[in-house]
Amino acid sequence: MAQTQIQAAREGTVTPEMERVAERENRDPAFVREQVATGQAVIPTNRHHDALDPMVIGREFATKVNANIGNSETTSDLETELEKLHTAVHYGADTVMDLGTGSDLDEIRETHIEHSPVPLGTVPLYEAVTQAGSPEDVTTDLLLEIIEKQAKQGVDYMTIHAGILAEHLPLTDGRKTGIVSRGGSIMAKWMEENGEQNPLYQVFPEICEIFAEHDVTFSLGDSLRPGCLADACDEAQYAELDTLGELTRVGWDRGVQVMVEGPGHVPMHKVAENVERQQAVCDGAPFYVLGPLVTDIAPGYDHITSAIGAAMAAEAGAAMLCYVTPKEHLGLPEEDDVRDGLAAYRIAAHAGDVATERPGARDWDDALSEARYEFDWREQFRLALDPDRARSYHDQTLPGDNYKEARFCSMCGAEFCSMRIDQDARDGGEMERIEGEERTDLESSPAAEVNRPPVGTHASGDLPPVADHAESLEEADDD
Ligand SMILES: C[C@H]1O[C@@H](n2cnc3c(N)ncnc32)[C@H](O)[C@@H]1O
Ligand SMILES: Cc1ncc(COP(=O)(O)O)c(N)n1
Ligand code: SF4
Ligand SMILES: [Zn+2]
Repeated sequence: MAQTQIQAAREGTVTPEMERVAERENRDPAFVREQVATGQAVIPTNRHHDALDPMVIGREFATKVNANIGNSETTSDLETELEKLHTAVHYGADTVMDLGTGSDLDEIRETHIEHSPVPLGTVPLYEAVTQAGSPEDVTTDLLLEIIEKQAKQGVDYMTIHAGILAEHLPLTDGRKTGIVSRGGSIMAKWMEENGEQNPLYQVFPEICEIFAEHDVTFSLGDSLRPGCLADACDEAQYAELDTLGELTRVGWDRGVQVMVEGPGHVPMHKVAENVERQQAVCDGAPFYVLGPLVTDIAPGYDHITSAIGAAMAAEAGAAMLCYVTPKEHLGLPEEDDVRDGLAAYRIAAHAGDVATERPGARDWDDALSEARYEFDWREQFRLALDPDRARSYHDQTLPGDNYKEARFCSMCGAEFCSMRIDQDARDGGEMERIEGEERTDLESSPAAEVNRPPVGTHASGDLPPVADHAESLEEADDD
């Protein structure tokens, strides 16, 4: 049987996938191999996902961003879902999860895998419930059957809610918002109704076998993540985390790659504690967090409340950030929400990489700042995270071509532009005498070399632009 990435890595083999991610991250392939071998990083790469451009998730690599898409019972359509996949890849999602629970799940999933250059994640439990009709009627056989079917379809990683145990349920009694994880609420209901232990926990070794065969990566679901600030870091959450640590080691023992999902809703002063605890309990397995939202008061703006927590989590060592869109808690996200969520999360991931002083991360900031100080508007737009937005906001007030040479914008106007005043003062010739030294020559600084079109580019390293991916998606769409 072919080896999983972690099995190959342990034997000392550098796989083509490891070579590729080393190139994308500008790292030594031997380092990638070592990180995968010890479970500190994962390369989600199902053997059947031919369109995949491999990527790596781990705290030693650039922080990654996941976008959730998928239909629901109330809103469902193949074309809409494909558009969301397209938008997600275009705006820089490093992985995409299809969390659909509506109709045509197989067709949508197969089409996504056929077209997607980024890893696709799913929660097979959702499909099991749509087939069984209700949580308590899901059987162990059905779960394994669906997990295997999705593995054969080419799903790269799956959320498995195996960490919530019967003995954890009483710990949620005093909570303000109970169990907010969809998968968690389903497993809890199943255990209450059937009076048995979590079936996913019981057949975890069988799931490992399927995963090892197709090289599916575990994303261990956090069924008891806090759904509000009041419930953050409670006994229930941390009891489940201990089980996730145990399952991490079972997965590793069976040759399967593992990452661990995290909260949720957590106030700022407890974000680092969450990351550090997961890293300790799960022996450094990559942490994949949903935000967290740092306050509960802003429905409609939860891409912001959560991007704040996500940036802090990234700084503290989280490996991948699962975006939250402005529609969180309110409705199913649409294409525009996917774009807004991704913008917020690419900012969070990049801010995290700057804060951890990842080599090269700040070059982008420096290049944009230099273009700004030089009043090179076109370059400033080109380097912007979202070039279309930067240009259109600027051109709202000063649309003409001549304003692309202007040494001011409409914020302060020509007379009060501080950067213009500052430069004119320096150019006045008195500065050198006052300071006794020459000012920095902008042209010669290394950041001026940065050449990275932001949107349509992965968040890390020297990558093929995602614009290429988006084009290949388009071509595939036209088939
Ligand atoms: C775990 C997280 O996944 C998100 N989520 C759940 N279902 C969908 C969907 N169909 N589309 C997009 N996001 C979804 C919610 O934001 C939830 O909080
Ligand atoms: C980061 C992340 N993404 C997706 C899920 C699955 O959702 P749910 O637990 O609500 O079923 C999760 N638990 N964590
Ligand atoms: S997002 Fe909406 S449907 Fe989902 S748990 Fe919250 S209220 Fe229920
Ligand atoms: Zn929430």
